[in-house]
Amino acid sequence: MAVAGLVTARIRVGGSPGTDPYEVLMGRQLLSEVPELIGQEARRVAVLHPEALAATAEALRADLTAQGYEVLAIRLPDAEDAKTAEVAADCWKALGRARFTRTDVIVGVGGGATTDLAGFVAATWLRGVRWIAVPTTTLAMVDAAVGGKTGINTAEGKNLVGAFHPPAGVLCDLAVLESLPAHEYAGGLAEIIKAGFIADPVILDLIEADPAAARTPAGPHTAELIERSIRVKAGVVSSDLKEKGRREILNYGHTLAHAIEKNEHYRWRHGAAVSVGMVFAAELSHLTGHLDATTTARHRTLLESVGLPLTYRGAPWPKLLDTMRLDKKSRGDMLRFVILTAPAAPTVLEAPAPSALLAAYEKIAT
Ligand SMILES: NC(=O)c1ccc[n+]([C@@H]2O[C@H](COP(=O)([O-])OP(=O)(O)OC[C@H]3O[C@@H](n4cnc5c(N)ncnc54)[C@H](O)[C@@H]3O)[C@@H](O)[C@H]2O)c1
Ligand SMILES: O=C(O)C(=O)C[C@@H](O)[C@H](O)[C@H](O)COP(=O)(O)O
Ligand SMILES: [Zn+2]
Repeated sequence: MAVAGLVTARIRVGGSPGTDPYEVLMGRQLLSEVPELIGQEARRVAVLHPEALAATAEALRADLTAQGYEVLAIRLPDAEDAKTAEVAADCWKALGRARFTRTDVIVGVGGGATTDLAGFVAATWLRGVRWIAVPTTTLAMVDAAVGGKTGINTAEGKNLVGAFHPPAGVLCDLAVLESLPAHEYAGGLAEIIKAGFIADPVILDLIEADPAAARTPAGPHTAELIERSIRVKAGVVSSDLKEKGRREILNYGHTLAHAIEKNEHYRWRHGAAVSVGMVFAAELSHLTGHLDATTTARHRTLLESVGLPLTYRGAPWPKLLDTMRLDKKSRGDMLRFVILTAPAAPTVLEAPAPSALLAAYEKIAT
């Protein structure tokens, strides 16, 4: 049996008609919670993980095997390389060969790329099986593993194929963050700062109080920053799982971010691209008369203080614009952007003038 865990917070997600509620658990040594989430009916468990989490996956495999489950460990390519149709097809083949049925369970152990892929495989195998997310990056804990957006990339763009398929539970073991490279930790701060700007400005105050401490998992506010961000995400997706409206606010900064990631062939990390994307979105908010100069400048100060980038000078503007047209918020030929009118007051800007978009781009490209 795995060592008993210490749960420090439980955040409920969902529960609106047609969706099963689940919990995000924060704490330490939380692998011991996996068997309860798997439930009594399962006979087989597939643990999907990248090489970096091989030891954690092996510990889970050994524990579940000792408890009588037939465990299939599937090693995934690292990071964004996991989010492809080919990798999903390899997983489907492995599940088929293992005779994986509708009562069996998938566990995704890794960063957001792993949980997006694991959730997608769970959503599509037999039209949907139970899955559990064990996020191991800050970014996956505060954002990717919560909310049921699962998916893969295609040659045409980021997350273009996917499904809304919420997990049965999310286990955020803060101890695993200690092995995370510093730049990956900072990437998660981009989504934390996003949660601060769109819904919970206390997050911004906490980071501003001590940006150096915010950059490490040992910082005094780490648990609070993570919990507040999860609560923002949980609140939004509980009211709008399928992104009919309010959920779009979670896409703040993402329209340009996804275009950067795609045009850089995913060599730019998601969090870094979201950082530049938020500066762009803030500038667009300001240039269109929605946001004051102080809050716009606050984006740069905050993001820079935790080591995140503010500029992008790679792909030319027409190429970025063309990629953005395939963003999921687009409607026909109309581009739509999440912008800010004040901290915690996001809105959607439809069909902005091309000159405003270009002017916002020039602010991040110079
Ligand atoms: N579904 C959603 O709602 C949602 C939300 C936000 C982001 N995302 C997606 O999440 C992905 C980004 O996630 P990410 O930033 O976690 O990146 P990632 O999954 O690529 O992981 C980053 C790197 O850290 C390594 N790693 C993970 N955990 C580690 C640990 N504890 N110790 C050492 N190394 C570790 C990984 O192997 C990888 O090399 C993107 O694909 C993005 O689109 C999805
Ligand atoms: O959960 C959401 O909704 C988000 O938009 C959260 C984002 O941080 C995340 O990167 C998401 O994967 C983007 O979704 P997409 O629909 O734009 O692909
Ligand atoms: Zn994101």
